[in-house]
Amino acid sequence: MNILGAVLAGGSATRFGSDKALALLDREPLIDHAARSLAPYCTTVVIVGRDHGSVLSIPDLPVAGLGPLGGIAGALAYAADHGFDAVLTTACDTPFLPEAIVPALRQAAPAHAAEAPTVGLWPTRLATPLLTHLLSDGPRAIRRWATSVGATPVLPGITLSNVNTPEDLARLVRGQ
Ligand SMILES: Nc1nc2c(ncn2[C@@H]2O[C@H](COP(=O)(O)OP(=O)(O)OP(=O)(O)O)[C@@H](O)[C@H]2O)c(=O)[nH]1
Repeated sequence: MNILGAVLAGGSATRFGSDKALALLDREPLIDHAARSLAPYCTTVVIVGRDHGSVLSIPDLPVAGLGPLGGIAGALAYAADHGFDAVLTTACDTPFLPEAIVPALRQAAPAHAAEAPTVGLWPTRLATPLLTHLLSDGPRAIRRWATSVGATPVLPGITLSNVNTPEDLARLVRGQ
């Protein structure tokens, strides 16, 4: 399967208080950890919703600032235009993926991590005008859209390393 990896990175990090995508864990920005976590499963990895060095960046759809689903819509449109079968998404504040998650997503696709819908495997056929149209009314929750397209929440109870606050990052640094 030709999979596009997409790191959703257009958030404002209000709770973190500074640019959390660039916050360091083991001397490396969180966004680089996230991109690396996708790489083994993907032909290409892109960043959605911001520029990041030499990594290919693509825009949200239909416009920036509509939340993570706008990033998924942008990634799906790019995947459709470039012949990918599916998009594997994660968040720039999720530096690692548990080993079991991608096999579970592949088996159930369309599917997302039950605990974090930003981590999902979305077949390219979901790149419909309907999604863009839905978003043209403003931000929409990923979970509601995921349910409407028949996505399966996988591995309930598996916690993802999600950084929302400086305290979350401090816990990860301590290895907790
Ligand atoms: N591409 C894209 N990604 C987004 C957008 N909004 C949030 N994200 C990403 O989605 C993931 C989860 O975002 P949240 O933690 O809910 O939001 P946040 O803006 O990063 O942080 P808060 O302001 O504290 O809620 C993060 O990786 C964000 O960068 C958006 O509008 N576009």
